[in-house]
Amino acid sequence: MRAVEQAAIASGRVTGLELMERAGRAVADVITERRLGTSNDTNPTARALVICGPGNNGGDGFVVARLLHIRGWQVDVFLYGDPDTLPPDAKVNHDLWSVLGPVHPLASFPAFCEPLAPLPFDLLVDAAFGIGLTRPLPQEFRTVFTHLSSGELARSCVAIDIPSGLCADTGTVLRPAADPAGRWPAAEGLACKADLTVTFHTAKPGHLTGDGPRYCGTVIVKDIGL
Ligand SMILES: NC(=O)C1=CN([C@@H]2O[C@H](COP(=O)(O)OP(=O)(O)OC[C@H]3O[C@@H](n4cnc5c(N)ncnc54)[C@H](OP(=O)(O)O)[C@@H]3O)[C@@H](O)[C@H]2O)[C@@H](O)CC1
Ligand SMILES: [K+]
Repeated sequence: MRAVEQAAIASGRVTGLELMERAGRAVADVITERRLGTSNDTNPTARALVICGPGNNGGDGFVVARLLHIRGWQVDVFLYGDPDTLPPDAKVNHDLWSVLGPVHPLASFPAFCEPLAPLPFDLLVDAAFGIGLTRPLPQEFRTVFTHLSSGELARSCVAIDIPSGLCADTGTVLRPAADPAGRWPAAEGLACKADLTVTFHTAKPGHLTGDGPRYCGTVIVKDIGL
């Protein structure tokens, strides 16, 4: 995917920023077309929680947040990482979102959740990590993804590109390693359990193998003109 994206950008046919906009729009369109999270017509102000990470997957998340807001959703955005070190295209979309609403640090999520009623969100958008995940999810994600798994957080969940926590190459939920001397076992892995995953250009091995099928839900492949 990186080679295909780089070739498209290097050819001058499209910019990385345009690809990010197409990716985010593809996800927002699936949400709208499938009426994700909005189970009936009496819920005109659906509420979405968008969890963004420190790379371009997070950038896609800021695009989705902006488009859902424009389409009438109430949107809360949390970021894992420092806004000032986002890659350039993700930073542009962070800044565009910031005109519309706040970006909360993910570390403040448990406190933010505390006064909320059960099932506070209609939809969770997982934009934490995509194909760039290189190690197990940080502990900051534990509250959000365990509340999601227990059904207390959101009616529905859509993952952008791949559920965060899954290795896109193998479909394995990345787990902290066991102690080589056998003093402690590998900790349980943490990943986002999605109802639907929107990926781009082609399915990745991780959607189809290992833990992938249990975490991805329905996989939708969207053409972004690569
Ligand atoms: N390129 C394009 O044109 C397009 C790309 N698109 C989108 O971009 C996604 C790929 O983006 P990406 O390459 O930036 O990777 P992404 O998954 O966002 O994360 C990388 C960041 O996470 C960090 N990190 C990793 N693991 C970590 C951990 N456990 N805990 C903490 N940090 C961790 C890692 O840091 P590092 O490993 O360097 O320390 C780095 O900062 C792709 O899936 C698709 O959604 C679309 O917009 C279409 C156009
Ligand atoms: K994701």
